[in-house]
Amino acid sequence: MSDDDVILAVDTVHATYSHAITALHGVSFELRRGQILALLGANGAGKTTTLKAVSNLLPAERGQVSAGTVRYDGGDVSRRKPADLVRAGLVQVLEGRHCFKSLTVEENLIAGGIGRSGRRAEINADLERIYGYFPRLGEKRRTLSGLTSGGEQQMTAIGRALMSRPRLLVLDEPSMGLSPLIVQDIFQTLRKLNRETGLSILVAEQNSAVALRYADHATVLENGVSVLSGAAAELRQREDIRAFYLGQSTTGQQASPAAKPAHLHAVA
Ligand SMILES: Nc1ncnc2c1ncn2[C@@H]1O[C@H](COP(=O)(O)OP(=O)(O)OP(=O)(O)O)[C@@H](O)[C@H]1O
Repeated sequence: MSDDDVILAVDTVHATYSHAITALHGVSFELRRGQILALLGANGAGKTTTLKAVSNLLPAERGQVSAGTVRYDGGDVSRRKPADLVRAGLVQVLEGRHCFKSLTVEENLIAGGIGRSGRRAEINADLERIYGYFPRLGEKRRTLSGLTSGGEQQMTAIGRALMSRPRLLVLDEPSMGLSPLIVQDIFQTLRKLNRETGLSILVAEQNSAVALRYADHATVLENGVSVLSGAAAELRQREDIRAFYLGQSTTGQQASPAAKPAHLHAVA
């Protein structure tokens, strides 16, 4: 794969909080332009920390990348402020669908466009484009976000990120606390955006079943280390891998297998 094909390269990243707690000790993966990569793993495996390393948001939480590199579009992200990364097209939707609850859905979306240059007509065109992808937001555009459902708030948070016209969209557990139908709706829309606009997407998910259905590739984290990377379609079919790393059997039940399966691709 040539470097030009890779929009994001995470290489042997180690990260700590308060110089004391090691959250990551060897996370590596590459995301190719125009693809969706799912970052999978159990609670506390290091997914959120990895995403914050990608967007250079760790220093804001007394965290730091202590070794390894993250390169976005070939450049080291640790040298750029998070706001510069947003302007360069790397936009993150944080865990927990942060919306301004006392603003309307549309005002929340417009807030996402602040800071970028753009005339009102251009902003209106972007709003319409987002309502095209998320019709429910169009219907609720005048409703206060605090009065919309969890799914609509997640859509608003994604829509707000889209107002910055990202080239790489980073999402932290978009499925959290939402019903299966809404989760499917959101992932279908992400897939559509990816296919129609070439948007690259990095999505951290505990819900590996849905993430593997919509992603091109997946990387599995275990205790702060990337232990496995492979094509999502391949991972989906490997019941041993799903059971061992993701706690799932093909029936979706929790499973506790005895033996560690052979790796698809060893990483790091
Ligand atoms: N701000 C912080 N300060 C100190 N330790 C932290 C902080 N944030 C996370 N950690 C620790 O880093 C490790 C990785 O956590 P992280 O949130 O990245 O995992 P995760 O896979 O995203 O889990 P979850 O699905 O629960 O969000 C955990 O041991 C966690 O306790």
